[in-house]
Amino acid sequence: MAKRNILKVEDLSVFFKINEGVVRAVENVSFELKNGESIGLVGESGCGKTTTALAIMGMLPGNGYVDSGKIFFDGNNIIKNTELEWQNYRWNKIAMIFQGAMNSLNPVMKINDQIGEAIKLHNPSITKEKLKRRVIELFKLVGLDEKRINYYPHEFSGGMKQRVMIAMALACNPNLIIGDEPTTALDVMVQAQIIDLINDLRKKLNMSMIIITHDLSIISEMCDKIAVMYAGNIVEVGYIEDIIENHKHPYTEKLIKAFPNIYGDKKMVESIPGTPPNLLDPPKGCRFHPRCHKSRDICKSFIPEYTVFKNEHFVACHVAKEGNMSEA
Ligand SMILES: Nc1ncnc2c1ncn2[C@@H]1O[C@H](COP(=O)(O)OP(=O)(O)OP(=O)(O)O)[C@@H](O)[C@H]1O
Repeated sequence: MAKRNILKVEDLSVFFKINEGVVRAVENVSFELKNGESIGLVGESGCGKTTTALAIMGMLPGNGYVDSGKIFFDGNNIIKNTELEWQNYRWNKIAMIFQGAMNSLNPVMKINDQIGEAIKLHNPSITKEKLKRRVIELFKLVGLDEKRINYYPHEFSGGMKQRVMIAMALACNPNLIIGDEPTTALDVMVQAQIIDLINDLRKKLNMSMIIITHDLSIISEMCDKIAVMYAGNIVEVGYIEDIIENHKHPYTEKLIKAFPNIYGDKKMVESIPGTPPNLLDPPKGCRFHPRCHKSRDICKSFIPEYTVFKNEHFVACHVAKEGNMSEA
């Protein structure tokens, strides 16, 4: 049976007002996620990954706003949510593990009380007995020893604290979890354990997931799909094997060459010349054209539309489109 979409982001544009003008942080972003699937948002710092996630959570900062577009969660356009609807939906349906959140655990509060608070927030009438049982259940789920339930955060290692953050995100049984750099700041061995844990939980709980990272190798271990973002746009999106082995966008090509471990052989890492544009005044046409080694005149003036390659593989690039037409 075909899986249904849990999330569909359609032409989403999110801007920020600042004194100097309007930051076009996310523009015309579209992607879909099926039930139980995992997608990685990847791209350089400032390309709009976290902003996309915050829009899906209904948690944009005060100067941020959705300029246009739709976000369907389970078929409902949540952009139109009232504050009360957001409250019922956030954490219950979609939860987020924030970047560096493990460092924000309250140092003078025991871990079980902190997880308990996350549960009580959405279930205030829960009995003490049920609350205790649920905390223990969550502890076990994320591989923590229940004997340590009364410990304080300083008695936990970085990896254990990140497990606590995952337990808190799972507290209300969400259908979708967003992890913003969920393994950054952990050493490589612990990073691998957390990746294994998240992968296991996803299968066990049939959860959908969005992983935000700079690191393509993490995405290849955790995700079914990749959305490559550049300067507020998704330039290429598709299933992982299509993107890694058959990418079409020059930016994806450069990004993959910056991560040699994707191929496993000893290739030199190549940096991408230039820097991403200022989103107060992004370049006309394709935003990547000033840095693109394949750029043509058309790229300077016209925004590329998505070309559909096979199997939900979409690419926004004039040059890739021409190549596709000449192959047809
Ligand atoms: N509150 C804000 N006010 C103004 N501009 C903002 C605000 N938040 C983010 N931005 C800008 O929006 C753009 C996208 O930022 P965002 O944090 O979404 O990028 P990112 O890809 O998640 O970056 P990183 O990988 O560094 O976390 C950037 O140009 C950033 O400076």
